[in-house]
Amino acid sequence: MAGSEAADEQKFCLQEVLDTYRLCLSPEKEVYLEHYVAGWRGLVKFLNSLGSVFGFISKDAVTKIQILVALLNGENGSQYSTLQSMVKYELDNGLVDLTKRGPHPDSGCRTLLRLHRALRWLELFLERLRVSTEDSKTSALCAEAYNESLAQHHPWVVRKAAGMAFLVLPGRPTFFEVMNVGPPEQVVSMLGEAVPLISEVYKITEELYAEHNLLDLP
Ligand SMILES: CCCCCCCCCCCCC/C=C/[C@@H](O)[C@H](COP(=O)(O)O)NC(=O)CCCCCCCCCCCCCCC
Repeated sequence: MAGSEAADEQKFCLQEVLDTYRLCLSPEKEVYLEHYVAGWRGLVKFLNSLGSVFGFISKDAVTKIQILVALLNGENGSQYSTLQSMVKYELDNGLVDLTKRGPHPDSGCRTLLRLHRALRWLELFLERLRVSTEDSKTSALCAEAYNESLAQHHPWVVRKAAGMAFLVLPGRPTFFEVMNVGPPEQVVSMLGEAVPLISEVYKITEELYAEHNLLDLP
């Protein structure tokens, strides 16, 4: 019994991720860190269910999630309730390495920036999946989305490794099945709900970071 419950807990479900993005924004359009992180947790589950080839990607995501969770649960956790409060708190207290790596290699701001860049990849990829046809290749959709976004922030070796991992992505039917939503039409319709939400969270974060000159944090 416990075993199957644990397995359920591991199982990815697109609905669950959609729900976390719904919860992400406050009425004043602030981004709640708790839900932002929960969204990534759900996505990592998906990645893990695709196999160990993606381990190096999910490992990096998990490390970053853990850094943020530790800040959220730490003694100054209340300062981390939203991205807006995190940015203010870390900048006001000199807790961010702004131009080169220094005493704060794991600031919330730089850690979240890495995930934020990956969120743009996700937005582009899910939108491509949404409008894809039965014979579309997920590996090609994924690579296009990556080249337009994250790749620009990655050195050659990482791009190479990512490109190789994309090649073994399952085809569209399996991919849709792993999402645990139901028939393809339902997946497409849920993607239609998810993409605008992700896109809004991305946009708000991008503007916040731009306003504070944080888009190139080392
Ligand atoms: C479904 C296919 C999944 C493909 C994932 C595409 C993203 C490829 C990213 C490759 C990252 C390689 C790992 C290393 C990254 C770091 O060097 C690099 C820089 O960090 P640093 O400044 O601390 O050194 N890190 C990053 O850019 C952060 C990467 C975070 C990637 C998270 C990816 C989660 C993917 C979730 C897939 C969900 C699919 C959803 C379908 C419903």
